[in-house]
Amino acid sequence: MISIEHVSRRFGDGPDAVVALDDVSIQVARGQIFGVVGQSGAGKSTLLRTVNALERPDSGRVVVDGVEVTALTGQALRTERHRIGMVFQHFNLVGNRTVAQNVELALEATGTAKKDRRPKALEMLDLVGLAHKADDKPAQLSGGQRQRVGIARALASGPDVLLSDEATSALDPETTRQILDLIQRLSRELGLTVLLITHEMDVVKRICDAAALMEDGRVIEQGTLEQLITTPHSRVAAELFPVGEAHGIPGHRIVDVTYAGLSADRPVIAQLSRDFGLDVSILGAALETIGGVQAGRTRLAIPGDETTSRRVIDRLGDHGVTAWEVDPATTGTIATSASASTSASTSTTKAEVPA
Ligand SMILES: Nc1ncnc2c1ncn2[C@@H]1O[C@H](COP(=O)(O)OP(=O)(O)OP(=O)(O)O)[C@@H](O)[C@H]1O
Repeated sequence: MISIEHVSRRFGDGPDAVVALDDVSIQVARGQIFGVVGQSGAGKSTLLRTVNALERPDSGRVVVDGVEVTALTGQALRTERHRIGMVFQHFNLVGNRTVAQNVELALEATGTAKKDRRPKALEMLDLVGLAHKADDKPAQLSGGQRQRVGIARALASGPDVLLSDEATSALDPETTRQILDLIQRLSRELGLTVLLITHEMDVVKRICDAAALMEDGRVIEQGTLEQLITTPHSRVAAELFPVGEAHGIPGHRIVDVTYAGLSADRPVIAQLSRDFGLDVSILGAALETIGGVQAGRTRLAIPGDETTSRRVIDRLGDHGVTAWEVDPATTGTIATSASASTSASTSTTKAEVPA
């Protein structure tokens, strides 16, 4: 597992100093795929680079599978880095070497005997479906194929952890999906712990088990996707499930409802209308299968006053569904973008967060 503990990193001094990381703590469980999202400059790359000690924090520590990476230097650090593979946005392949030779370079760095390098490289290329391209040069490959080579190279030293720095940002949507599916398959098959940074929520939606949102060097929110989805005003959840703006409707209260897992299958809104004799309107809805679990958000207009909406929220809570009131007068909208600068709206009445 990866344990990032109270890590801070500042660049420069005085008034021009940039606090890239401000007391960041993140735990990534073994075998988990954890996504870090945030605007450009939020600190994502700096954070990723502290995990393989390409960047040294000013304070705090990083522990990978029981080894304090931040305390290592010299040969001990080089050896530890073999347990931490890294995949890059622009692949970083050596152009005048063949595909197999690119993977062999990583094996050379780990001290693998020369005679064993090519068979091992072919094995790695087979893992990513590219053994037939072993003797091509990178320039002869598509972007997706190059990234597969990048992944084969990252896995050549048999790491327990894979760091992914915007691995799919340079790829088209279909190739992105294929590469994400490959990373997920390898994570499951090899028991790899994956820490990835991305600015695309689709990446989080497709493969992440858990995620953190960073802003100005700080972690604003984090948790498993199911926890985030059922957290009132989670900006990650709002981005995953955009349900539009919270326009005020005279005589109505606006209530957001989230579902995850079993609760998604229950007809709770129809039940609500029957129980209270209310004409509940659906203003927006978004439903997805995330990590194999059905999850979604619905924005409702409930006729009545605050007492009615509270009773509705309490009843939803009885059904194991998390709901809260949105106050359109205060903010007008829920922040629907991870890059939005205002936080999600106000007046909350939390019903229940399912276990
Ligand atoms: N070596 C450096 N020297 C000075 N400032 C730096 C350095 N590395 C990063 N920074 C600054 O630290 C902040 C965080 O940068 P970082 O690259 O970690 O953000 P990011 O979230 O990865 O952004 P992007 O998505 O654009 O890569 C930025 O303000 C950046 O300018």
